[in-house]
Amino acid sequence: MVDDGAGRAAEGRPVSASAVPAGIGQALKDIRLVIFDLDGTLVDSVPDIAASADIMLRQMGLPSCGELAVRHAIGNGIDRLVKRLLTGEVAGEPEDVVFRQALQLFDKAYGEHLSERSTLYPGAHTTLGQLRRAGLKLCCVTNKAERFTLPLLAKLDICQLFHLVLSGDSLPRKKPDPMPLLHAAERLDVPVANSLMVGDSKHDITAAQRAGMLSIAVPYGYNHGEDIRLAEPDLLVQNLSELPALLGF
Ligand SMILES: O=C(O)COP(=O)(O)O
Ligand SMILES: [Mg+2]
Repeated sequence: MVDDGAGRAAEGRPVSASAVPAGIGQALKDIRLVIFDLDGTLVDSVPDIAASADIMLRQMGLPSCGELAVRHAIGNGIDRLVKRLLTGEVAGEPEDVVFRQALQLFDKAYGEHLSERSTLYPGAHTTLGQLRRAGLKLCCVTNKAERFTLPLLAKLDICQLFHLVLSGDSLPRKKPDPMPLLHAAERLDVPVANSLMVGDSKHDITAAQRAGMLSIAVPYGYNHGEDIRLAEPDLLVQNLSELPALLGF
């Protein structure tokens, strides 16, 4: 995390892209690896996840949950999402046999409805292309399970833009643990100090802070209904298309 004493650290709050503190501005110009979160940052995946959740809940004889509940439940991977939907609690633990059945039903439904209504956010495709052409290393680090991540990236035609894709089950630990971010930097041979995490959730920002990486947040995604600024990202952008200029391109 860059701590220049002029912006986030001194004020105790993040700054908007229109007022980038000098220290952060310079650090951004030295970035060589950009790690993107997927759900809520690059792609609005809630419509398909919510539809699949409703199919699962109906088959389990439970009431449907609706898109808002799903928006708030996303962020810690598929297993936790299903557990939250079954129990209505953030850290709820349903009976194992019930969970296993629900997970199987959700998997089938989401596998069949993975990319019917999921769309890239404005600026996502263009920005990835611009950064790639500028010579930056690009990585996607998501808590989504790999069996869904790879087909979704392919369907959205952005898979080929990443040098590396790490899903929630690719490594022993996922965000907010820094492990996937540190793994990406090491695999792509870029120092942590030259790496940046871009995400919509406190788990992305916390993972970056624990890894010692700079973080940029977007406010439009899924963060359990909380204001992402509370996670203290180094910077907030309204649209991914602001990134190339911030990175000096
Ligand atoms: O699957 C989730 O819970 C969240 O996925 P994300 O890490 O791409 O936001
Ligand atoms: Mg996300």
